[in-house]
Amino acid sequence: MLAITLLTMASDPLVVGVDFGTLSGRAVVVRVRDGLELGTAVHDYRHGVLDRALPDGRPLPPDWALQVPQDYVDVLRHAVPAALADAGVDPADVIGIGTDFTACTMVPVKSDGTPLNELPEFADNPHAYVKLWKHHAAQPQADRINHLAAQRGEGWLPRYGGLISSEWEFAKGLQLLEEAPEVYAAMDHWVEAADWIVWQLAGTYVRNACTAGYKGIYQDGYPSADFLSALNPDFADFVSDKLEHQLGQLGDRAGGLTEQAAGWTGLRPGIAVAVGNVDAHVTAPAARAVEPGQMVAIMGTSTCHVMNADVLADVPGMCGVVDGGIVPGLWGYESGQSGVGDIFAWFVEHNVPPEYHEQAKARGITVHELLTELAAQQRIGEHGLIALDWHSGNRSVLVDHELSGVIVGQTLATRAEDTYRALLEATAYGTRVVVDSYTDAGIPVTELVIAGGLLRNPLLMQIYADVTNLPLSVIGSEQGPALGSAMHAAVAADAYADIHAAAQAMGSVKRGVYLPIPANVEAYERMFVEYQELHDYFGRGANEVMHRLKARRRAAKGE
Ligand SMILES: Nc1ncnc2c1ncn2[C@@H]1O[C@H](COP(=O)(O)OP(=O)(O)O)[C@@H](O)[C@H]1O
Ligand SMILES: O=C(CO)[C@@H](O)[C@@H](O)COP(=O)(O)O
Repeated sequence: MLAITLLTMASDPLVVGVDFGTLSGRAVVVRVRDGLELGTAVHDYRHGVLDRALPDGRPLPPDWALQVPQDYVDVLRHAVPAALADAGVDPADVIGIGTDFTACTMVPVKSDGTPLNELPEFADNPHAYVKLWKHHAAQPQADRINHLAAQRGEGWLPRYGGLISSEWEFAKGLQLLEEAPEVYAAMDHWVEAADWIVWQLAGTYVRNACTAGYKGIYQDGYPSADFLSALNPDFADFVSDKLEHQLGQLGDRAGGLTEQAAGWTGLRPGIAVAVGNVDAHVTAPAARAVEPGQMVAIMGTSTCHVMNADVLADVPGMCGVVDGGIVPGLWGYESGQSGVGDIFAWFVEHNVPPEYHEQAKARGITVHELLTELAAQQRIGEHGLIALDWHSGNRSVLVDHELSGVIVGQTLATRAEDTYRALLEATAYGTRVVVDSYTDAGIPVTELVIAGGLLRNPLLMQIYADVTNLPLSVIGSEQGPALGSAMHAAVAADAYADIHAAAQAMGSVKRGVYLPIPANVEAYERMFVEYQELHDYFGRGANEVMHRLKARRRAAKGE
């Protein structure tokens, strides 16, 4: 601690980055000149993810996922001061704060930014709460948007891989209108949480170019009122009434820190607050992966794949392509898998017999680590299983959240470690489908750069290298998104001319940490053929059983 304090003494400028994840927010204090991370702190959201019931116990339907906006403010109040204390620095040396958020995570608000769930008349209405990125209950609306857009040949559709996700702003907005018109009518703005938090910090509402582009269908303009009215006449003014607002570019200064936010965080009022950003996209510069061909996979609860290119291409099933969506001057592409770590967590929590839990506890390791250790002893294909990684639906390339998980090949001899390994592999095949979709569209992926919590699993990493036949580089920081946000704060505070310069000085990556093993590549190539067959059979209409099962589940629950 003494050495660090001496190094940062006097006026060595610092920045703070805050990453708002699915379950918690993490703050990091970073030195501007070299990206050294001096202190960090995490604050768990008090209400976590509301996927079964509202705080008052009112049950929620399946596929819902809500959050409480005050939990985000609590991160500013607790994690930022704790990170400053952990760093042992003088808060007066902090020149800027930047944030990133999960997306598309939407807050319905009044004109002053008050979330509707905070109004007494709406506290018991689920539609007044934040709809988290993994709220998947707007698939019927997404289907209608896609059908109509394809029918009318809307020019923006190819920019979204041909399909708009139920996770994005329009599908969730239409669901809000159709299921809770009174909440929709009371809402003045439909705001990305990424921008809402900046609003709390700087007192100004600026819509960031990243979420506006990827999640808000903004491509030199929004979908027309004519299109919206054909979806539902009451939706015609959705853009002009609820969505459209001043845009800010990534790394721009949204405003100065307000007195109130200075009180929450312990930072100086007036310091630069960067325009909002997304967890995946800020991570690319943090990993110095901003060149065409370098695909960053941010692997945690879900996986986001982001990559820059100097050309515009139609990549089927991508989430979107946005000019300057990751860094200025390049086309930023995004794809994703809605469930990855979430699937492993589901398996560990609901499918692993008690003796594994007991053994892990006795050895002081997690069940994930125990299962990984056992699975690592197997040869490829030894478990006799193949799985589809769709337990949270499919974001890319099928863009269908009515799809569900499958495991083929189970017998009475199947053990927990077999299924765990099959699920790890399934997510790797899912990433391979994404990588192939880019290469087939003429923008080849030459390197996979991995960031996020799943880096902690070396077996998983080797499987990804073998399944994709790509060298895996690894981000240098354990908190890539928070570091990336801090870098955007440095740009917003004018410490660097642009994010490229900040990436050079503050980002870090270790190259070629996992290399494909030729024999494994060959073995996985054969397994991948099986995966693709199942993928297309269940995902492209040959067998609609998954859709029928979801419909039956809804009917049985009386929805
Ligand atoms: N050893 C492990 N191997 C594989 N997955 C793991 C392991 N330990 C935890 N996980 C998974 O990691 C996920 C959390 O990843 P993390 O990056 O910390 O979260 P987030 O995406 O919310 O930022 C959880 O879904 C959990 O199931
Ligand atoms: O979809 C995006 C970004 O576009 C993510 O925010 C979303 O998948 C959530 O990411 P995490 O799994 O919480 O890291």
